[in-house]
Amino acid sequence: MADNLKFAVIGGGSWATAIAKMLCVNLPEISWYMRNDAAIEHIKTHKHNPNYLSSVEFDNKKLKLTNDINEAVAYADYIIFAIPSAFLNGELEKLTVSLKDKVIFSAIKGIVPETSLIVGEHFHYKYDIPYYNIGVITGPCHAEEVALERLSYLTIACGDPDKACTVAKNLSSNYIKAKISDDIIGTEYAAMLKNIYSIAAGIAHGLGYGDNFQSVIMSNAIREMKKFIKKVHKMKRNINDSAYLGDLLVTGYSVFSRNRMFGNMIGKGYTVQAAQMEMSMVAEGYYAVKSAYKLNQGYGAKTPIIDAVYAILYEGKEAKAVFKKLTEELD
Ligand SMILES: NC(=O)c1ccc[n+]([C@@H]2O[C@H](COP(=O)([O-])OP(=O)(O)OC[C@H]3O[C@@H](n4cnc5c(N)ncnc54)[C@H](O)[C@@H]3O)[C@@H](O)[C@H]2O)c1
Repeated sequence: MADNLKFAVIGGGSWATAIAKMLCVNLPEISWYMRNDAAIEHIKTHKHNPNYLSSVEFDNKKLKLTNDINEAVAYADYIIFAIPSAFLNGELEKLTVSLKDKVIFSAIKGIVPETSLIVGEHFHYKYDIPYYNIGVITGPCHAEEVALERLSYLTIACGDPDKACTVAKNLSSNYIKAKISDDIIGTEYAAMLKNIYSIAAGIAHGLGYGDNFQSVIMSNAIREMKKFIKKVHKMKRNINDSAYLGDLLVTGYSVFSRNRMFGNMIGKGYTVQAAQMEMSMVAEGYYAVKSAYKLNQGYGAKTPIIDAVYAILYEGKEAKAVFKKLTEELD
């Protein structure tokens, strides 16, 4: 494993801030790109991101902050993307520096709306990055708990195990345990699908279903996820591992999950537009369900929860009636 590898973090939100914090434990310097000039100036002066995880204090000597994505990409050997999937394509269109020979890790959970691809596939097909230079960082892990240094587990997947180990080593600390996986496709699909199941959990809550039914949704969701991922990429995997089941549970049960919050509003009768306006951003599962539903037309896996969420969000079906039918299909 080569020493002195350089890392860049792309994004100025909560997860990017958490990743920058984790890397700074192990590295003498990182490049950190964010769009917001005021946030950059604030971090330089006050050592804290003013907008996200503002309790985290940075050692400024370690940060090469920039509002130019090209500067960050040119600097780094390893680039970690941590912006919401809805904005990834727009950010990548600013690139004039080549991604060739760069190792790209996605910490993003979702579908790129413009291409309907998961992030690894987007880099592979649109930017011609070979899979041995693409990796995924997945949870179960909330940025807020990283800020508090509460023990958290990460799974780092890459086609090249040495690169997975490099990233795992540089993210690890006394509060972060990072294990590696070779299931680069499955872990990314799991991260995308769990957002849909989290919307389903939210809709159920908004409709007035309780914890008993929530546990039925979650146990059906993990079986549905297993069937779906098996169709997309068949390999030996334990769906009960933290990267799949753990990530599903932390999102499905968390009151902080944006996808669950979005579902909750839909269950309470908000329109999609009204829920989006109230949250002032789009929950990633909203895009994910459209792609997952369409993909599954070809795969034919039995996915009643995905079908129900799709029917409500994209076919204008009434949530109450769709969930009544769903309750007959779950066990
Ligand atoms: N927050 C977490 O705990 C967590 C954990 C694991 C994975 N993730 C994933 O990380 C990704 C980022 O999530 P987050 O929680 O950091 O989001 P966030 O809401 O905290 O941050 C939003 C980020 O998007 C940027 N942004 C907003 N509008 C933009 C635009 N038009 N163009 C470009 N950038 C724009 C903001 O500057 C900011 O950097 C998501 O895919 C999420 O699923 C988050």
